[in-house]
Amino acid sequence: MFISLDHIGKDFRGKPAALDEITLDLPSGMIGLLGSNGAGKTTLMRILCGIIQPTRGEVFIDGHNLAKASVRRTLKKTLGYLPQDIEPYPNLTPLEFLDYVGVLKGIDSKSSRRRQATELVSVVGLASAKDRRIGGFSGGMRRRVGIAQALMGDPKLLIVDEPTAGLDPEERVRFRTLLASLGQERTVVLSTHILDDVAQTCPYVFVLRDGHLRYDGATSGLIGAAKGRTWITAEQVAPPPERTTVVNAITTPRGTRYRVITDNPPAGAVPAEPSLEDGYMALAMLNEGA
Ligand SMILES: Nc1ncnc2c1ncn2[C@@H]1O[C@H](COP(=O)(O)OP(=O)(O)OP(=O)(O)O)[C@@H](O)[C@H]1O
Repeated sequence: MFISLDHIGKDFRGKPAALDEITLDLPSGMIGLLGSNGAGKTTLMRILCGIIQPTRGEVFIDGHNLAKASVRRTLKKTLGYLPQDIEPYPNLTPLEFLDYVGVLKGIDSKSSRRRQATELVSVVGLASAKDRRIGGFSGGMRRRVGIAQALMGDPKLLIVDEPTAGLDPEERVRFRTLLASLGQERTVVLSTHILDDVAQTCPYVFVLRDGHLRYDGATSGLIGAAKGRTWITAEQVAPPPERTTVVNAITTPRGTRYRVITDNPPAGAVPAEPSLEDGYMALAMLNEGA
């Protein structure tokens, strides 16, 4: 599936543009979507899903303009969306809930819905709980029901908003492994604040900031933004040195070591191999002209 955004803008009344001049071609596979709170990620995902319309610009899915209602109707069948705040009905079992979602997605045959639902509870690791009520599930299990509902109809495009927020580390790793396997056969847009999830699963990433596109390209390229700029200060330095962006601080009995992004390393600092978090912070620093 080929997705192209052409000069997308979105205004909400009385506010600065939530999105402005977003022009982007999405490759297939796993794509990370990063950005601070209010950057416009959810707005962009809702536009991609055809839930809301952009104020300016156009979205093309396989060359078809999403502004047309007929294209949005077709998209609904090939799209899976896992919103941030999904709460599957607590009184239903996963199979019942997936059957209901199948009806909403226009899968008319009951046997086809049943077959897909049964397959999907297995894919997301809920086979042994398929006849239990969702109300008794843990947060991680509910997320898995959420991803299963997004996969009803075998969508070619899967859009997931903060899917691992609030999960314990083990469940998070399981969940992102599941997403990565899904990304082998389809386009998956993963919006998250957890940079490690993107670093581990997404070869491609784009970054929004205040509604503007600040980066799109290889994840390794974003990490590269911090190359030669990532330093670990000597232990005695406190407070953090000036003209640096602090990524983290480790305090020991002898003092604090800061991991910083800077073009002017303080005396005694040693260079460090950058991570995606460093690249993301370096991009923010470059954008601010720090
Ligand atoms: N329905 C709406 N009505 C008015 N303003 C909105 C609406 N939806 C989003 N906005 C505004 O658009 C901007 C972008 O919001 P959006 O939810 O897309 O950001 P986000 O990157 O998803 O943030 P977060 O990481 O906090 O979820 C914000 O200023 C927000 O207040």
